[in-house]
Amino acid sequence: MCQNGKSFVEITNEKVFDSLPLGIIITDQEGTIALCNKVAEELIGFKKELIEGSPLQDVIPDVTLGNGSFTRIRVRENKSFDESKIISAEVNPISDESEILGYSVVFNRHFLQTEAMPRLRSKDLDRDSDFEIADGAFKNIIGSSKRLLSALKVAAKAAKTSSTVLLQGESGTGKELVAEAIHCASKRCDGPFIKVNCPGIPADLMESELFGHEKGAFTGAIYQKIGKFELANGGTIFLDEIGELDKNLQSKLLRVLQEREFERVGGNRVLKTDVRIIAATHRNLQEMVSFGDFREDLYYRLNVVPIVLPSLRERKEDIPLLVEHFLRKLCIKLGVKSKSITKRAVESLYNYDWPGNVRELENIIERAINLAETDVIDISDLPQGITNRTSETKRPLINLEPDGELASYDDYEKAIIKVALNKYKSFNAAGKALGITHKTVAAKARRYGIIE
Ligand SMILES: Nc1ncnc2c1ncn2[C@@H]1O[C@H](COP(=O)(O)OP(=O)(O)OP(=O)(O)O)[C@@H](O)[C@H]1O
Repeated sequence: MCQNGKSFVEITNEKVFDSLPLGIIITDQEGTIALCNKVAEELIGFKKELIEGSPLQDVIPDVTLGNGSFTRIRVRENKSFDESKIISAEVNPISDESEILGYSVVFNRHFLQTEAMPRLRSKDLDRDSDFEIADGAFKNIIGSSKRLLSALKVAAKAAKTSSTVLLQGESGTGKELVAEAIHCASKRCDGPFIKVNCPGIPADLMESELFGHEKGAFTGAIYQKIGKFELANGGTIFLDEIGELDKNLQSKLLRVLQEREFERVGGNRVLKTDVRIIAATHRNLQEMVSFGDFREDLYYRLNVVPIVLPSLRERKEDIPLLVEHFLRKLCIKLGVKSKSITKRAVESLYNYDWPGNVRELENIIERAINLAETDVIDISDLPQGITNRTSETKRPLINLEPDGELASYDDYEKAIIKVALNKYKSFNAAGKALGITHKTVAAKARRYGIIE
């Protein structure tokens, strides 16, 4: 017996779990979180009341439930990802003789890796008095082109408010990166940043994913589930590819935007949420509205601060900076000696069109680091599609032969708008020739960077 009359066993049950210097999460067989101790709470940044009952994958997205499997978790330090830390979590089954009863996830405070992000060069920046993009959260967004900087300026201003932001841009242009930066530069930085990948979740599960469900709400709802809007309370929710959200859910989302309240599926309690919403899309939502595929009222609610991220082909001058950045970052990540790149290899990267934008460039640099047999990356380490392009004679974009290679729809549209504007010199005349309004011509010309 201890002095206060409690047995040692009672103290163990109540306190030891929380006082261990390790982060521990215990799940059931399905991976639903049953217990979470204090260190785990601190490291992952969620209160245990919020995550107990949620699938482990909602909290640690890349986790695999396995025997001794390791997962890397990114832990945000201070107010930016400038010094984001990676820790490792080990997942092990908890079993009695014959069956798995659940899983333990154990992680410690020892950081495996610090990912220091190189600074945007301040000499490249054109600064406004209240605009300090080189500081804090935006530091890991690389580029000094006018187009990128003007988009980041709006993002930095938006970070000072709680307004809803709509990020538009092709896939791989950095929409998620900018969303994270806005969150990290905002007052909500200490709160959670929750991402929802709209097309990645089947339509019939989406409502419970967003708003949660009560136990027994539908067949298979054996636990209460906390939805992403509840998890994001006090922080930011990032709705990626919002254009893919089905019409029924568009109405429910509109209610959250207007009233900041919702109900769990199968529940009748109205829950309030305090979240900043950042939505992103590679689609033209305005056009979707005109076709009746996206609710107009929701579009206006989302489009409070619109930010268009330029494609990489519209800011090719950033390619050398990005190449340098990825070489440094990826050599560290892959644990190889630092490598450089020849001028002609950079030139061929410059001449390529980058349909996959920065993501494609990052992948190509990673591939080249893996393939290069020396410390210097050259043209031979780049994919043929990129190096061929350099010497290729200009071929017509529209090749409607059955075996002809097709370009993306956006490429065709851009080419058509460009030809029409060159020929007719006015939005009105170009619009008449193409059978669209002068406003559409102007919007598309701006979107494709044909005009400022
Ligand atoms: N300006 C940038 N500086 C450094 N890295 C960048 C930049 N833009 C994008 N990246 C990197 O490119 C990859 C793709 O970026 P991200 O996922 O943010 O793009 P996205 O527009 O959200 O793409 P998708 O629409 O396909 O989800 C990420 O690894 C990101 O870190």
